[in-house]
Amino acid sequence: MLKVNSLKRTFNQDTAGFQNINLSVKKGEIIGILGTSGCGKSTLLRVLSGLDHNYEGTISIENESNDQIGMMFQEPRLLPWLSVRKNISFGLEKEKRNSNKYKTYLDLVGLTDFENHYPKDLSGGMAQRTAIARALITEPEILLLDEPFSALDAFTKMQLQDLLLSIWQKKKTTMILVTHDIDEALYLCDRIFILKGQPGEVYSEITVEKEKPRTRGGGYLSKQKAHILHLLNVEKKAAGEHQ
Ligand SMILES: Nc1ncnc2c1ncn2[C@@H]1O[C@H](COP(=O)(O)OP(=O)(O)OP(=O)(O)O)[C@@H](O)[C@H]1O
Repeated sequence: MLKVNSLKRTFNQDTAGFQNINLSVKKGEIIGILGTSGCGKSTLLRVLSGLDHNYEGTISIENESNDQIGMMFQEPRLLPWLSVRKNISFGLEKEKRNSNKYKTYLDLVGLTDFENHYPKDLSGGMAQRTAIARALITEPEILLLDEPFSALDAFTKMQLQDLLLSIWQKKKTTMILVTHDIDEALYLCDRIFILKGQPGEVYSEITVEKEKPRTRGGGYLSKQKAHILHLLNVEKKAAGEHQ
């Protein structure tokens, strides 16, 4: 459903960004993009979302149209002067904003009792729930998520990962999730692409065979985590520091 060939986006005479990216994403898959800081993950999502057109290579999306893509960021980016209900409806085209469609999505993210609250009265988790509903109300084919839970505390983060999973189970939305968090990638994703370098390139692709929902910290995920840490050279660096 999404195919990316030889994708490249660099800045200032070939510094940073990413290059040589080839991806093929199937309908309903959750794909993880994992990598160290500065390897071009956010830049890749910006290009895939259509926010940045200055790239080389090709991107082809089935039913090609940018309203088929939803995007969610690390911070909820809500409009402070609009209620939860209006922030969610804001995802829709102007003429559709007065419909009752928001109710389905309010319910989906568990905020039915908060529709008239304003962003200043929401916890971080509730604000991100609102952002999830706003991103999904257009029923995008692909949801792009740029570290959506990284600013949340550990418990809220796990709750929202479970919420995302339950939404995926109901809607089977294709998702591409950029994250620093190996546990998050292993808990949610079907395949994980590890990016390395500056400009970033795909260093490795990991298929997570376990059916979802998965057991956090279970034997299979722990083994995969050790493997990913090894690929990212994290163990070596940590050991080196103690020498
Ligand atoms: N508009 C821009 N102009 C110049 N350089 C940029 C621009 N956007 C990003 N970069 C550079 O591209 C590199 C990749 O940035 P990007 O934010 O995509 O990385 P990232 O992997 O998402 O990092 P992090 O995990 O820290 O968010 C960085 O070195 C950054 O400075």
